[in-house]
Amino acid sequence: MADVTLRDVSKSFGKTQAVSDLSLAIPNGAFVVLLGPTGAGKTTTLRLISGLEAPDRGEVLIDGRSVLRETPAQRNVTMVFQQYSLYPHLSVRDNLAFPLRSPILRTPEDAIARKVGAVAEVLRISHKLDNKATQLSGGEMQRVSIGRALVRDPAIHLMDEPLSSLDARLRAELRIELKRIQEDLGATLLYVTHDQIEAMTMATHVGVLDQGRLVQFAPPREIYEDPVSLYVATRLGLPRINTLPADLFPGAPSGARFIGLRPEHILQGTGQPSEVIRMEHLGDQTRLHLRLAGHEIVTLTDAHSGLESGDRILIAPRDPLYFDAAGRRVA
Ligand SMILES: Nc1ncnc2c1ncn2[C@@H]1O[C@H](COP(=O)(O)OP(=O)(O)OP(=O)(O)O)[C@@H](O)[C@H]1O
Repeated sequence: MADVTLRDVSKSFGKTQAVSDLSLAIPNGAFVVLLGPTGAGKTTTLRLISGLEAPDRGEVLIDGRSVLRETPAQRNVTMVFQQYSLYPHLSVRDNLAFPLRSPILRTPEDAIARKVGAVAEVLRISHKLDNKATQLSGGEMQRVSIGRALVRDPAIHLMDEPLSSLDARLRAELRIELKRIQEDLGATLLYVTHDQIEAMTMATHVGVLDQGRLVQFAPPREIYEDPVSLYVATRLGLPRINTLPADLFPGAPSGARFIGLRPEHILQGTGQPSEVIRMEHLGDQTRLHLRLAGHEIVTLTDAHSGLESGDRILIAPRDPLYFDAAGRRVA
């Protein structure tokens, strides 16, 4: 495992600037999650590190060594994609062993067997080792593709939404396993996801990309609690942060145009009168949709609160975030 650094990296495709002056330092053993809407440059960043793309400008370093002249194989990175790509005619065992049998690595067969056995156990696919890849469920196939990365000891694992094609239960299971494996192995990961929970629970650091630029890089709690902009604030949190005119509540600092209120940051029973629009019972949480001066606000409440649409309740901000007209954080 290694640390990986991007220094002022830019990459465009025709007129599209996919990555723009991007500097990013991924410490050894870190689990870095890249967040950003579609087209923000996440996949391009992974491809620049792997060597599948060459930057127009800038430097890519692995353990301090410039790798721009190295092939993807020489860089010793793994990539896992959203869509698994297994060799259908090979067994699970041979699919897992495949990367270790590369002529560059020249791993002895007994070491391969040990490694494959250990990874299969961790991913709970030991009982399927002799099955053909085509005899697996989608979730099992994705486990095998993650396993093909984990059998190796690369500089960095690059993963592009590896869990997004799985159903919710399996995704939740694999998320926990992947985090545990990363901690156990001390592996370095750069991971792209649109999933809030994955970002919050797995990342040691989150990098937020906006049109190819890195706009904040920090631990996930800091991104959530102390975002530098409205754009960053809306990347994490479900339900999303409520964005309202700053003067809707008293106490806005000068220069504030918007107040950002996380759903759990709304006090009930004091403040401004609002109207209940509807309740959503989700099982583990109950969402309360309110209207205040024509603005819809989502907050959380007790499942047994007895509130009904049409009721009126008072609300006030707690720990609000303030932003200027350009969306920059002012307080
Ligand atoms: N090979 C390519 N040729 C032309 N344009 C490209 C190419 N690869 C990426 N782009 C463009 O570069 C921009 C960034 O793309 P990228 O795939 O890195 O975004 P992303 O953040 O990974 O998006 P998504 O979440 O949809 O995967 C997009 O506008 C995309 O259309």
